[in-house]
Amino acid sequence: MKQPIVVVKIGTSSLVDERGRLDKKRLAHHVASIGEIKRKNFHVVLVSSGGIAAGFYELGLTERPRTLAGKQAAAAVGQGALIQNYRERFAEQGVICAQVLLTRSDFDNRSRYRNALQTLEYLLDRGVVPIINENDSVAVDEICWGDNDTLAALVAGLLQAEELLLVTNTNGVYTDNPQKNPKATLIHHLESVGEELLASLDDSKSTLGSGGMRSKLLAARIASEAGVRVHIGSEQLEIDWMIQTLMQQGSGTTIEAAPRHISRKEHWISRHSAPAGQLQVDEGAAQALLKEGSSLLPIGVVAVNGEFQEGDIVRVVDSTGVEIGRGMSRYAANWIVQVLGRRSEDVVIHRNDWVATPSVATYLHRKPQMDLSTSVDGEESGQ
Ligand SMILES: Nc1ncnc2c1ncn2[C@@H]1O[C@H](COP(=O)(O)OP(=O)(O)O)[C@@H](O)[C@H]1O
Ligand SMILES: N[C@@H](CCC(=O)OP(=O)(O)O)C(=O)O
Repeated sequence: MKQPIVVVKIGTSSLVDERGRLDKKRLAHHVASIGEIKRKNFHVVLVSSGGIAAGFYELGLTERPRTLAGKQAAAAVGQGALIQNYRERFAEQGVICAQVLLTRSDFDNRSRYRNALQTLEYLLDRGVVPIINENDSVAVDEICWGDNDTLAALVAGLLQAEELLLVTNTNGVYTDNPQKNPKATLIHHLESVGEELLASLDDSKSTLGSGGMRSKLLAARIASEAGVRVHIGSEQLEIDWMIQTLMQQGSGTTIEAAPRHISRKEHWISRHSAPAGQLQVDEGAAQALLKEGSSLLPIGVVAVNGEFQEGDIVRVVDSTGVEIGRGMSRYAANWIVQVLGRRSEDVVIHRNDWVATPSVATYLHRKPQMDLSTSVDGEESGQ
């Protein structure tokens, strides 16, 4: 039987001390828990934040940088230190770990995303724990996810993981930010992440975190819809929350997995790839795609936007401009422009390369979190 996969995402707030610097003791505790999970026969993929936190102090800064250049420089220094710590601690558990740095563009292109996936699967097959982080020292706004919650959810969906553990500094999702509202109560269980709950939460986060709880719930929705069960909670030095949760005894918030009904390819089409262009279709074509399971032919296409190429993912909108799905175009935009509205057997989007929208990734519309300001980061005094 295939070994179940657990994706563990550890946020900055669970890896740092009170000054925002990497806390090696906490990191060691997380690694010991992951070692225990592996001994229980799970494959583990770790998505770890903390690159910036591990680097800024060595750069001579007294606090976490706020500028893009400062963050990228801190990540360049810190990522190495972070992995060095992980390697030493994992070695004590008899586990090999591997660094995998990704940018969003690695997922936009089908062959690149397949390569990344194959590498991860190869590592897992050999018992290695891949440690993924966003490649912060090169990622800029349009190629960046901005937070590791989303990245972890996407990876969990692609690997068809069983469980996603989002480790943070709060023991779950509350009805309101518990740091601001003492009357907020813990939500133990959710069948799914509904719009109402998302709308009721604000974007507040811990001092060092990038996403906050709303981002975790958006990520949880991506994973849950892809058939992954999600748990959000807090791992303390005295509590093995990850182990307890996998043994169904953990506190925190659990979001159930939807039945796994979409393939990896559909998951990639609908969630991962930023569309390279848009096709507007008439009512007949919209009905054929949505109700009859047909492919899209040139006769149903009304307008083409963007300069996409063969194999790129495009949004498909109806005559009112509302998105009805996404698909992989078999032709480049400049060819479709010449044949649109004409009767032809050529298939523009094959039905096997098509995913209808109900909730096409909210995250794609979210703005990245990197601060583009040019102000100067705090320097260590006397330097
Ligand atoms: N409804 C809520 N329930 C729990 N935490 C919340 C809520 N709304 C906002 N938060 C904030 O989200 C923070 C955790 O997210 P974040 O700072 O991004 O952590 P991490 O670094 O672990 O990703 C909490 O410290 C809390 O301040
Ligand atoms: N990639 C960044 C962390 C980004 C991020 O998502 O942070 P967090 O919200 O603390 O999980 C880093 O390594 O510092």
